[in-house]
Amino acid sequence: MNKPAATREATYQGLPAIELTLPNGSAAVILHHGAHVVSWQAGAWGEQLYLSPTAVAAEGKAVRGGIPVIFPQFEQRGPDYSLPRHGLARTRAWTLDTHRAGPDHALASFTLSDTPETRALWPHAFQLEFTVSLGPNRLDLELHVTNPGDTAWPFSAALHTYLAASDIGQVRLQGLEGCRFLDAVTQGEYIEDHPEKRFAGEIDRIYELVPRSLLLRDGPRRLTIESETFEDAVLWNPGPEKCIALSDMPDDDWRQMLCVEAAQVLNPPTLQPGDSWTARQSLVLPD
Ligand SMILES: O=P(O)(O)OC[C@H]1O[C@@H](O)[C@H](O)[C@@H](O)[C@@H]1O
Repeated sequence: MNKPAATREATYQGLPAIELTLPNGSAAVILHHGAHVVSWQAGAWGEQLYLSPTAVAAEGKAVRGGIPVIFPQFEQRGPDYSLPRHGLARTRAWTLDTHRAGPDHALASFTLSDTPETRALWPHAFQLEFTVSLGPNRLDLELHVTNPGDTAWPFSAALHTYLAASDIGQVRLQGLEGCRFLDAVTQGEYIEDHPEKRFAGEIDRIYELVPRSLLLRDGPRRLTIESETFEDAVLWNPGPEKCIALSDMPDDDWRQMLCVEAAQVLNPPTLQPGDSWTARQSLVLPD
């Protein structure tokens, strides 16, 4: 008989983590550090996320791979330009709030609030809740942002999902045709004209107002990438030259990954005192 769905406290590189497991063999591992998903094994489909074998998980550092949570600045695009690149959530220890399993799902929820240290970087009161829910062939990620303070603040956010690729040359991505995008490599602005995108090297683009569902094909694998509230999608691969320059990624591993990030970057929302904002990304494989 298969083991029932379960949650189990574990460690990863000496840091606290939680493991979610399901009867069909699906599993996910989430670090308290960054509330960072470092692995998603989807039943018979196997590992779906890229995690660099040379990634370093430590307080104050960002893990290369998995699913970094980006808040309240994306890259160095503001709205507060003084913040560290990609903000302050991915490099901090979050609090494991809840974890539980049902017959065929398991979830864990983490929280992060402002501290004197975060207020020295960004002078605002905030509460983040990040919930990871594992289903037999899906992973649902929800980011809930609250402003508990008495002044409004603008923010950006993203789930910087590193998807594993059998080989980047085999990957196709459908759903972006007709969307405007900003290309950080050429600094240009364009409209996507490919119904099915292919990848050959470096890409760093923010697509605006994307459809709620994209489809990634990689050989027989069909991964649906759904999003809610997040208006943008970021595609990122460092390509061969920039990958060599990354100290926490093997030189050739750009071939093994593609970031398809659910993001709110081009139109940063402003959160009024007492208000909340909730956004989701779901990764879904066929049964
Ligand atoms: O090296 P980092 O800080 O994790 O960032 C990785 C990449 O993240 C992407 O989201 C950005 O669009 C890229 O410009 C950036 O290089």
